[in-house]
Amino acid sequence: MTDKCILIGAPVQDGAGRLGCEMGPSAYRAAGLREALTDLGFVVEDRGNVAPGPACDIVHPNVAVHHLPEFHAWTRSLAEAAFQASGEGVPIFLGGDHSLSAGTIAGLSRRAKAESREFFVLWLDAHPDFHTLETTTSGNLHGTPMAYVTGQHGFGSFMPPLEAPVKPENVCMIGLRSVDPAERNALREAGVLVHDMRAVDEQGIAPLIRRFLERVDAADGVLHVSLDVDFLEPAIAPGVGTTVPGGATFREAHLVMEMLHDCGAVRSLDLVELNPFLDERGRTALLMVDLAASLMGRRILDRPTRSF
Ligand SMILES: NC(=[NH2+])NCCC[C@H](N)C(=O)O
Ligand SMILES: [Mn+2]
Ligand SMILES: [Mn+2]
Repeated sequence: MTDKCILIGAPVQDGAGRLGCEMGPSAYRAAGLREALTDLGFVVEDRGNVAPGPACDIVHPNVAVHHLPEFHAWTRSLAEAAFQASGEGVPIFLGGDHSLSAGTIAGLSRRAKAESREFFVLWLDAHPDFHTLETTTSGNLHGTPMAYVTGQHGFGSFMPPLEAPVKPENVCMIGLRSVDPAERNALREAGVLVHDMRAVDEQGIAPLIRRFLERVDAADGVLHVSLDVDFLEPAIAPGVGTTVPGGATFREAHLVMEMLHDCGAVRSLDLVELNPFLDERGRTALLMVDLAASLMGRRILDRPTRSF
């Protein structure tokens, strides 16, 4: 990893079913993200918040779909911001609902391709967000970014073209416990590596992560981590609009972050779905900052590096 972290606010909320994620970037700043990274020895540059690109008129025949022009506009500007920043340091995207990952991952994957590196995504979420514009029934576009970035059917004429679609087999999802029927089929057909909470319960989270990191390592790949607040157990992370009981515990979440740091392959991070309006005195924002710090190298005792 480089010694520079680049904070990029992505105050996107149109992809969610309720308002509030727009306040996410401010909450991370108030919770001390910059200070936590500075304490770890990083040079931190806060680039402020990204603005959406110019709006265009697009209408999809699925009448449930809402805010598609905004999704398009955010995806364009975030892809550009991600491509630029990933050439200069480790970008950390402060969300914003999960639709922002359509842009960040598109740009990061383009960067990896430009550097001839194999690109991997670790998706930590209660949901796979693998709907297409046709299959979503809620119409909330934060349920679609993973289908878009892996080049699933039907986005072509409605969304910016992808320069470097992500290989579905290079995506690992952990923490799933709310998967819609259409997503279940699509995930299987696409060949995404998925681990639901039952797998975590039966096998433990460390072996699941370790197996994936070994693949990333064998390919000398670069890894992007997309962390949705609802990956976590709602009792410890109430500040999110789509809580699902039975999420990752405090210890499991920190262990994943520590293992990610030790693997040395993480180049970028999305912190998504924080809704400060639903939070309790900032505790979810503070937990997300602590998890980001663990991923960036905060640890309890000294350990040898690259020991996943
Ligand atoms: N990023 C999220 N919180 N996604 C939740 C998606 C929930 C549901 N699958 C939907 O499409 O509406
Ligand atoms: Mn999500
Ligand atoms: Mn989710």
